[in-house]
Amino acid sequence: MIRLEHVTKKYARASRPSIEDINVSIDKGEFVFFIGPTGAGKSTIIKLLLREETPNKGKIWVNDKEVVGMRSWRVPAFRRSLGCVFQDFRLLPTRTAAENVAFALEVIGKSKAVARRVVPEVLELVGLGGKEHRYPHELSGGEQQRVAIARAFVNRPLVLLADEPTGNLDPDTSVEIMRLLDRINRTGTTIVMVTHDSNIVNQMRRRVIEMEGGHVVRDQSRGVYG
Ligand SMILES: Nc1ncnc2c1ncn2[C@@H]1O[C@H](COP(=O)(O)OP(=O)(O)OP(=O)(O)O)[C@@H](O)[C@H]1O
Repeated sequence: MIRLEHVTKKYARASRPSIEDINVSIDKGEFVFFIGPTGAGKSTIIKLLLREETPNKGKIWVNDKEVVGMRSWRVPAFRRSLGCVFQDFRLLPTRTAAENVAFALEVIGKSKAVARRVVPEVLELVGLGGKEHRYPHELSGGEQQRVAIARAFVNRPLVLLADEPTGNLDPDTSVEIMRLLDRINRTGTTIVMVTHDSNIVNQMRRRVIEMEGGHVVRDQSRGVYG
């Protein structure tokens, strides 16, 4: 499902590679945490998987597509086929919860009729039934992240990438968000999540890939934060 083969990335203005000779393979339906100290290269991996950055060396497959050599005109459609969730939610501030989710359907050409049917379903699924017409500033951080997850999941992506999705949330809200991601994972969606949250990693007991200085230093199934 996801594969990095001998991947090295050195940013143009950096003195050394942010990640070096990374080899990782993730199967369909896995839930994988990337952990490690700040600057270890975790977010760089997410950016490479999204093809926001390209590596200097190596090959990367996501959804069985090789993304390094992908033609640039194919990249927007490729990105839309993935679900993405970030620490800062990234909702459209002038659109309601329902409109934010509907937007993800609009950009892949789904009709308004489909949106009318699917958007309430997915907002209900994330526990936001009744708050469809609130704007992001009228929702708590946890609720905003639920909208972001609904938006990421509405197209039923095979892969969901999450870069510190609980980074701005309190511990209880973080647990709720993790329950939601766990449910999504159980539908068969592969989830790759970057986190600094040791409690979450220890509670979930899923695969843990630990990075340090651009290298994988541990890859453990049913791992703990360490
Ligand atoms: N655009 C860039 N240009 C130059 N260097 C960069 C760039 N983006 C990241 N880096 C460097 O690459 C290294 C890895 O960064 P990355 O953001 O992947 O780390 P991280 O493990 O996600 O850290 P954090 O936990 O703080 O988010 C760092 O040394 C960082 O300074």
